[in-house]
Amino acid sequence: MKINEFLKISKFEITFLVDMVAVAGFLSVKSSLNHFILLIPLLLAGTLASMSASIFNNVYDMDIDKKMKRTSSRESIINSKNFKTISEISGFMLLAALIIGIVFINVISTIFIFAGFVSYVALYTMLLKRRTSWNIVIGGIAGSFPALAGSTAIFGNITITSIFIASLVFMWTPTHFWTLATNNVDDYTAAGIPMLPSKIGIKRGAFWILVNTVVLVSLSILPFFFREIKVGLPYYVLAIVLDAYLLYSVLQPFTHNYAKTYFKKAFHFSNIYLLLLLIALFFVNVV
Ligand code: HEM
Ligand SMILES: CC(C)=CCC/C(C)=C/CC/C(C)=C/COP(=O)(O)OP(=O)(O)O
Repeated sequence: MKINEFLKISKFEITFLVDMVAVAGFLSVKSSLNHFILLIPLLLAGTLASMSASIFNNVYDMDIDKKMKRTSSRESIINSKNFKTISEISGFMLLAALIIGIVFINVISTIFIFAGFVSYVALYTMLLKRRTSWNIVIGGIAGSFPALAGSTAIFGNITITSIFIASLVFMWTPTHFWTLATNNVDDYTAAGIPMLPSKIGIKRGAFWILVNTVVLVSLSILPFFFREIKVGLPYYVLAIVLDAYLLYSVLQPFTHNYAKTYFKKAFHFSNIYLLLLLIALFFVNVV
């Protein structure tokens, strides 16, 4: 297997943003520079666990991935000939992540890393994805655990800001995914996966994307009213700008006859939205 194929099946772009969630959680805790060394094992363990979870997700979903245009190319990388070996490698990656966590970070942070793995692989992929349109709403908690893993890495305690970051990612997930899924309704229908836009149609799906985004934006401005949520000046400025553009993005389909291109643009912006908000949160104790 080539390195680019390994990065593809381990969903490296997703892992990168998941790692940024963990870093934002880590920096939400007031600490000193000598604690920053803990970022190394945190990112190593989080990356290994996230990539392992993604590989297990791809192994488990081989049957449906071949039915969807967006994922059918994965069959050339993961298939009936090599999935056992790939699963073993993925299992060792998870084991390495947990050992690194226990030895170099602490038990509570490692538990949250493992919770992220279990919620993605067992809760979302195996239990919910094929059964209910709530799959990504409940399964979205997988993306929240990295914030808690990051915030407990130093002193083992969760901060109100890390709970805020975890909640932000949780509420961001439906907007992030339903915009993508709207672009692939035929795929999910062909694969028999009950993603919301495939079940209720693109127009009603667009409405629920808007509703979720209004809730996400309302959550994102809480720090303006509750100073206990420590965010820093960059966040205050960026949140207003990014929220405005995210709302604009999810409103576009309504005024452009629900053309799929506008859902695709909203999906791509949803990743930029979260990345920039997380980077702003890195400066929580600086500005
Ligand atoms: C249950 C929750 C989630 C679901 C169902 C979901 C679903 C997806 C899907 C289907 C893709 C397209 C992948 C591809 O076509 O290769 C994607 C891309 C992506 N997701 Fe999510 N996602 C979830 C949570 C997250 C989380 C928690 C993060 C990070 C914090 C994240 C970050 C990304 C990124 C960065 C991409 C890549 C976008 C690109 O390739 O341009 N996702 N997601
Ligand atoms: C700490 C830790 C390990 C956290 C895990 C967080 C994590 C990797 C969340 C991402 C969830 C995700 C991308 C689901 C998409 O799967 P899908 O099956 O819907 O996507 P696909 O159809 O492209 O395979």
